[in-house]
Parts: sequence; structure tokens; C-alpha cells
Amino acid sequence: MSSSAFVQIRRDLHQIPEPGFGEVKTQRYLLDYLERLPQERIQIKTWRTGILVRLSGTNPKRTIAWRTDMDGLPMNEETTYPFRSVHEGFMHACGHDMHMAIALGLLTHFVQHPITDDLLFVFQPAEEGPGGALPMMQSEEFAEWRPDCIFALHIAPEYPVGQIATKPGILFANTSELFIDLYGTGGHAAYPHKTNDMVVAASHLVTQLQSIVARNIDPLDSAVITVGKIVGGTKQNIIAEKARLEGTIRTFSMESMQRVKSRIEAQVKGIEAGFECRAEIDYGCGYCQVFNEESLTAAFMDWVRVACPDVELIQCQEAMTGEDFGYFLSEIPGFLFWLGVNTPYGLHHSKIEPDEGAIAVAISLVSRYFTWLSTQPVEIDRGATR
Ligand SMILES: CC(=O)N[C@@H](CCC[C@H](N)C(=O)O)C(=O)O
Repeated sequence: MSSSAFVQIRRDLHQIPEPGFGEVKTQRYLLDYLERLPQERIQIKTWRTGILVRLSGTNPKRTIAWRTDMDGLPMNEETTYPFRSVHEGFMHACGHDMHMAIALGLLTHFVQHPITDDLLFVFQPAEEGPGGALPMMQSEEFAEWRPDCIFALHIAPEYPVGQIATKPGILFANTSELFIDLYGTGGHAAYPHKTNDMVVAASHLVTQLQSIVARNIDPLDSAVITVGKIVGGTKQNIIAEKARLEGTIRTFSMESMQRVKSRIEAQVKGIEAGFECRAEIDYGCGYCQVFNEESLTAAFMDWVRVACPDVELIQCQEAMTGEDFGYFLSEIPGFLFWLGVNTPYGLHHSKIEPDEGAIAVAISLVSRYFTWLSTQPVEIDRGATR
């Protein structure tokens, strides 16, 4: 199949973004495609809204896995595309449509050009939350086909098409969601002394939270606290009895994650005392860091430099993004790399339009890498993951 077929697949998937564990139409679309492929060497299993596809090799010594995520984000799309999302309030703004099209392109390539090793394609739901990687990895379905190594990519708006970036070791941060509910006493806008205004309390808290990164974390370490959503109040002349902050915490070390959480808890206690209100904190879902297995990543980087003159490899710095692919890497050697898609809008932006030329780049690069990897001796050190 030509790469334009996978561009069309990406566009089809772009139109039907769905929330984590709600990827019902996406799963159906993928299964329909998979069922149309020659079936001789394919086995397919579903797990919740995810899919596992095993392709048997010609003389397997190991199983090499490729993972894609599947879910969209709850946001309104503002691209110029004629194939915009038809699911109002949802958008593929993190490239998972591109990731899935690339995974199908790879799978199709290996159906047509078998290699010696077995391949496992992991279509994983709920990367944006609540996290599909950990429960999928712990499932019986995955255990039965557990791979020896696992790889993934993520689109990178800031790099041109033809460039990829990665590094051995830590690539993405530890994450924790953050939800804080504030409960006070509402009332008439003209009688503030008879109320505990949760809009004012929430505003103080959002501002105070910023001091944690500035004043409680070693400046040579890194941490992020982002409050991405505030909900509070019902009308402009009613003092709000409730407010809710929704955010996320990012750190490179688990010690810093604990430190940030304990400072948040102290500040929230202060808000309770200062505003005579009650607060509840919920940390939602948390992901472990993406730690690229060092020797496999270094060998991949050397291989790209020597064998792929068409691809420009950058050794990048770690980023504060999160990815539940980190759970796979905590047990199975592998790595993730950034794929350049050249767009001025960042991930999670309502106007992001990744350059679809990157789909062919990724299929070509990863298919050559897996073909080469399957010719290499099996010397994957399971103890080398963190
Ligand atoms: C690649 C990417 O953008 N991943 C998300 C993961 C979100 C995890 C969780 N829902 C959270 O917000 O903490 C990211 O925001 O980095």
C-alpha cells in the first residue's frame, strides 16, 4: 500500500476522536482494517477498547513490540482541515491519529515483508488519562504475548519532517493529575461578609501553587505544576460556594513528586484556615517516567546515523511531558523517540496540524529498524530497565 493510504487512515481517525476507554469507534475502525489484511500470520485479541495484534515471524527468536496510543482530548478543534473532528468537544490534538496510522502502516509492511522475529502491535487506549498502559500490561491478554522489547514514537511539532529526536535514559517526566475541590458558603454578591467565597479562595490557591516550584524545588531539578481548568460559581452576582481546580504535576524524580505533593497539601490546609472552608485533594492518575533503556537506545541512535542518511537524528533533552508508555519501559527494554511533524502549534493546541509527510518517514524508518534488529543477536538485558 502506498503511504497516501495511511494518510487517509489518519484523516479518518482524526474525525472520530474519543475519550480514554471510550475508543469504541476507533477500535472498530482498526479491527475492520486488520480483518481485511491476509490473515495467515495474524492473531488478534481485544482488551477493553485496545487491540493486540501478533504477527508470526519466519524463525522467531524473540517478540519485538510496537505500541501506539488511541485516545483523543476533550477540546474543540480549530484547525483548517476539511476532515475536522465530527465528535463535538473532542479532538486528536496529541497526534494519536498519526500514531495509529503509522502503526497500521508498519503492521501492513510486515504482513507483506515478514521478518524472522515475531512482532506484537499494541493499540493502547487512554494514554491521556486515566492510563491504559499499566492495566493493559497487567492483563492476561498481554501476558500471553509478552514481548522481549517494546518501542514507540510521539509526534514533535517543533522538529521538521525527516528529523527524529531521542536520548538514552530519562526522556519524559513522572506525572500526577491534581484535582482540588473547595467547599465554602455561597450567598448574595452584595453580602460577602456572610459567605466564604470559593472563587477568591481558588484564585489565591492557584497563585500560591506557583511558589512551590519557585521556592521548594532545587532550581537544578525540574518540576511543573499546571492548573489547566478552574470551575467555580453559577452566576456573576452569586458568591460561589464551590470551586474546583484541575491540574497536573510533573517531576523528574519521585522525591520531588513527594515534595510537591506535601507542599500542595500544606498550602491547601492554609487555604482552609485562611478562608474558613473545606478542601479535598485527589491525585487522579499518575504515570512513571519514560526511561529509555540505555544500550538499546544508543545502538538505535548509532544505527540511524550509519544506516539512515534520509533521517536526521537529534540527541534531545528530556521533557516534562508524560506518557504511560513509561510503564511498559519500566518492565520491558525499549525506547520512545520524537518524530518531527513541523507545525507552529504545540501538542494539545486546538490548531495543531501535523505534517502528514511524517507518516511515511516513520513507517520507513521503523520498518528498516525492526528488520535490522531481528538480524541482531538476542542479548536484551531485562535488568537494564528501571
Ligand atoms: C504526550 C502527552 O501529552 N501526554 C500527556 C499525558 C497526561 C497524563 C495525565 N492525564 C496528566 O495530565 O497528568 C501529558 O499531558 O503530558
